[in-house]
Amino acid sequence: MTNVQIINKSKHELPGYSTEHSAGMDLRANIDGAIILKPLQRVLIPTGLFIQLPEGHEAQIRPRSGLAAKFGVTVLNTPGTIDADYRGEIKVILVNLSNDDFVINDGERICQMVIAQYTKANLLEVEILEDSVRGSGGFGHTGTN
Ligand SMILES: O=c1ccn([C@H]2C[C@H](O)[C@@H](COP(=O)(O)OP(=O)(O)OP(=O)(O)O)O2)c(=O)[nH]1
Ligand SMILES: [Mg+2]
Repeated sequence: MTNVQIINKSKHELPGYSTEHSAGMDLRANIDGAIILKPLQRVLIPTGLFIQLPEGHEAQIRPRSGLAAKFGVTVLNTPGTIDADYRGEIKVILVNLSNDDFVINDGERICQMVIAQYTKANLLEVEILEDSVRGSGGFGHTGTN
């Protein structure tokens, strides 16, 4: 468990984990009424939430699989990154990849937020990299089955 300070300026309750081992907590849209998202349209949805993460942590904004599978609605920049030094409102970029309009209602759970640790890299510039079995093979080079 990691302590994360949060200011809730939304009309809704604090987000929480739905089950004991849920990795993410669902975030709700904090909007007036509803927004209609047309096919291929994207929208920046406010949450009314402001967090302060401990150093070495990020919050990832990820899609909800139910919205993706049933309605073709996903987080465009997934995983969105909330930096530890960000003090602004968490906003969510949703896109409608279906052929039908999608209605986002105030209070609807639109994405999930996963708190994660990261490490920072100290880049060491060199001339040669160590050999490996894979070498420069990638992008399907091991086959498809
Ligand atoms: O889905 C997102 C992604 C980002 N942010 C906020 C928090 C994050 O710390 C900040 C910057 O995000 P990012 O680095 O992804 O965006 P950028 O386009 O590189 O903007 P900047 O130049 O401000 O870093 O925007 C959100 O509220 N929602
Ligand atoms: Mg950035």
